[in-house]
Amino acid sequence: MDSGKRICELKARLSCIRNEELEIMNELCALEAAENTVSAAKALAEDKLSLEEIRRYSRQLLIPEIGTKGQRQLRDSSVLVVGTGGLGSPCALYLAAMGVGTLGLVDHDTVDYSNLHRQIIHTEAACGVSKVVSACTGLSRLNPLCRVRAHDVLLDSSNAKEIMRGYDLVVDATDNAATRYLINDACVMLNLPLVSGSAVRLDGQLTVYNYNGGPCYRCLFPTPPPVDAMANCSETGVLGVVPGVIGCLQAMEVVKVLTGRKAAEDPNLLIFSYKSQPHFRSIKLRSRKPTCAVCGDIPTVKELVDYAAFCGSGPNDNAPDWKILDDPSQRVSCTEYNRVASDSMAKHLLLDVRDEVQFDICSLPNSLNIPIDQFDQRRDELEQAIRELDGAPVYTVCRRGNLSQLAVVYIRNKLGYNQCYDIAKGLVGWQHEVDSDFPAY
Ligand SMILES: Nc1ncnc2c1ncn2[C@@H]1O[C@H](COP(=O)(O)OP(=O)(O)OP(=O)(O)O)[C@@H](O)[C@H]1O
Ligand SMILES: [Zn+2]
Repeated sequence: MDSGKRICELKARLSCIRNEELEIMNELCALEAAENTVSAAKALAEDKLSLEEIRRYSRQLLIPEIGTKGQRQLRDSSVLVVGTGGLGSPCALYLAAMGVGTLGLVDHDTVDYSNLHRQIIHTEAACGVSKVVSACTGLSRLNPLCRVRAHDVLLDSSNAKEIMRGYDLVVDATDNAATRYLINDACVMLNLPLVSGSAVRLDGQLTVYNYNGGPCYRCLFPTPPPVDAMANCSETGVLGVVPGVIGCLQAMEVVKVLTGRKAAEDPNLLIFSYKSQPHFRSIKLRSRKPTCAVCGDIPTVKELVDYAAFCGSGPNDNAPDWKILDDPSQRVSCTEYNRVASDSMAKHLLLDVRDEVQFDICSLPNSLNIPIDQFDQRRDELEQAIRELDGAPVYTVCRRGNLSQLAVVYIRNKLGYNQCYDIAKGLVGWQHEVDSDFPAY
């Protein structure tokens, strides 16, 4: 048999085995969720390390800071990791590998192809599968001694305390303000230390909140950031290893708290940047703020609230659709623009207003790229392109149909050219409505 054919055969067999593994894990997670009490798992803890544990953790046992005492502390502990994405993947993997006895995982999402460059607990075979199911599969392969509890839900005010109660510590590995405040407040109410991380583009941060007299998240950030100031990976991008660095450090802080070493340290905020030299700097934090709304002397937030309302956006509102152009006649759908583009007689200008990095990834044929933030600087070029149209229309396009609306406002109001229309839903819409082979990013 030729080797090409054999490779295809082996790949097909492997894919069947992987699918079966995911199916088994799915059923197991669902059954275990029914008896999901952390205390039941904890009752299994024993005084001594087993032979298997000594063999597995021997290199760690040799470290005086851990030793058999620290290893038992890890084994007898339960940690909840909220979010099994860029931060949660390395964090959960290391916690399981190092011997944390019980790990709870919360996520409501499924694995996407664009997650794989950084969410290293998931594999290509798991695309489309629940993230917690996929993560449980990864963890149980790595260390079957670790008991994994799957919470395949969106963490919100109605379920957070119930899910978090009973764990010794919570890791925030999520990506949105509403969930950060929710987790923080629930940790304060349940008196749980919180190891919090964040990572976007080339930068990351790490803090341990609500621990040993230190501040909570609200002590530092009493009011949420403006909605458009919250960067997330799908909009701004992230270098794969950056959440890897922060997620690993989160796992390290968890070990310190669980083995009692963290108690000797002052609270601080660690800031990481790919570009700066050295890469890390640390800022000392104040202790708990007596006027804090949740952990202060006279708390005003005594129950979990509506965090989407508090922050102005919820966990699923990462890319809101802006409504800048009220007049529908100033917008065309992707299907309508496709008709224009397919008509060779229809003279027009297609103006792509995304930044150059995005334009480089993919673009529609015959488009002129002038990023919206260069409009003032390249105004002559823009006006020249419009003059050459002899009154024919300009269509503006961007990734989702948000910036392209601002471009229409600019061209109509500042350049006084009214034959200008925005392509609603942008290139994402183009991929859905017109060309499913157009690259999505
Ligand atoms: N309230 C929540 N409940 C459960 N899971 C949450 C909640 N908020 C965020 N998450 C999860 O936290 C994880 C954060 O991962 P990450 O920041 O790497 O982004 P992502 O959402 O997976 O990817 P991208 O931003 O590229 O679409 C996601 O898997 C997300 O589903
Ligand atoms: Zn506080």
